[in-house]
Amino acid sequence: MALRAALRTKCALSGFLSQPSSSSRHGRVCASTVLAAQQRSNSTSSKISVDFDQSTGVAVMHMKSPPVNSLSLDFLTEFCISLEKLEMDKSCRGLIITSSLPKVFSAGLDILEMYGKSPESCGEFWKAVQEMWLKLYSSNMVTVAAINGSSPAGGCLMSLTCDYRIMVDNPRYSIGLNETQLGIVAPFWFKDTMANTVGHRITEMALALGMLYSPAEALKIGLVDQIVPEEKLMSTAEQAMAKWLAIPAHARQLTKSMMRKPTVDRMTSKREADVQNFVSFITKDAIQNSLRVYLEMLKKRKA
Ligand SMILES: CCCCCCCC/C=C\C/C=C/C(=O)SCCNC(=O)CCNC(=O)[C@H](O)C(C)(C)COP(=O)(O)OP(=O)(O)OC[C@H]1O[C@@H](n2cnc3c(N)ncnc32)[C@H](O)[C@@H]1OP(=O)(O)O
Repeated sequence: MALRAALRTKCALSGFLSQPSSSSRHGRVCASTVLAAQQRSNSTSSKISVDFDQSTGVAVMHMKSPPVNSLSLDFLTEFCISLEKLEMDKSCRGLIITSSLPKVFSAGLDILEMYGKSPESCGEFWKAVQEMWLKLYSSNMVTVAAINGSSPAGGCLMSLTCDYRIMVDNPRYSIGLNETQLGIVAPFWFKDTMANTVGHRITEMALALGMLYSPAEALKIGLVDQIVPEEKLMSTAEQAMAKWLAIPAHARQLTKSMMRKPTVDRMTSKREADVQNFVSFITKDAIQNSLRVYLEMLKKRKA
């Protein structure tokens, strides 16, 4: 509810996909300049910026929340607002999600939202995570993840909700659902999303061992669809997008729904119980202790 209220308030306050301002009142301008301006629009919030090209119907969402694009409540709220607005704009048919930060696509859920927080805060946070997943996994747009850095846990989940994943081929980057390494358990809908992509057995091993894969390994098991050099990432994403957009929209959307609806329905039917499970699990002393140890390990690794 809090997320919905925040969405309503923010939507009312901010003008998204702001209308391109015509510079014609300032004198004569080149027609192509005006056309280009009319075809592109930009929206920026503190953690997300969106470039929308009306001539292609494709928006690029840049995650820009240093240091690691962790999915905090604020981040998720902004993300969902951006997504909802694009979804409502009938001229927007495709979305590419990428990171503006070097080396990191997204570090996954913000651990600080789960550590030392009240049950109420944890519950609100979890609802926002559910909302992000639901919106992305059931989006009518073609969604492409352009993964230009590491993408553990919730970052991997975000990528998995997209229709197509392209990752930069840099062995320093990794991707996977590594929750067990933090002493926590990937919820059933994280697991379902991965199993729908790479199959049951690979998911079983990957989740149990908290596996993080290099781009080449991720390609091998089908966790990503393509790996490319960094400089080719966006052009490859645009090419993939064009291929998906060439399919008649209704046929593609119905197919996506047919493939994903059982997973979406399973989650939505258990949504409340899932929040309760998360809150009671994450606030346990033993789990809090595991998160503390993991946070300390992250800090030590840095030192
Ligand atoms: C019985 C069933 C019940 C079901 C209950 C369900 C429970 C399930 C609950 C939750 C699911 C959880 C999903 C998640 O997504 S958990 C998050 C997992 N993420 C990670 O493990 C990634 C950790 N981070 C890294 O590995 C690295 O930071 C990196 C590879 C992403 C980037 O490396 P680098 O560029 O070297 O940056 P630093 O490591 O130096 O980090 C900079 C800074 O950022 C902090 N930080 C990193 N990741 C996170 C994060 N996820 N949340 C919060 N903060 C993060 C890091 O600590 C540094 O902080 P600083 O020292 O203060 O600068």
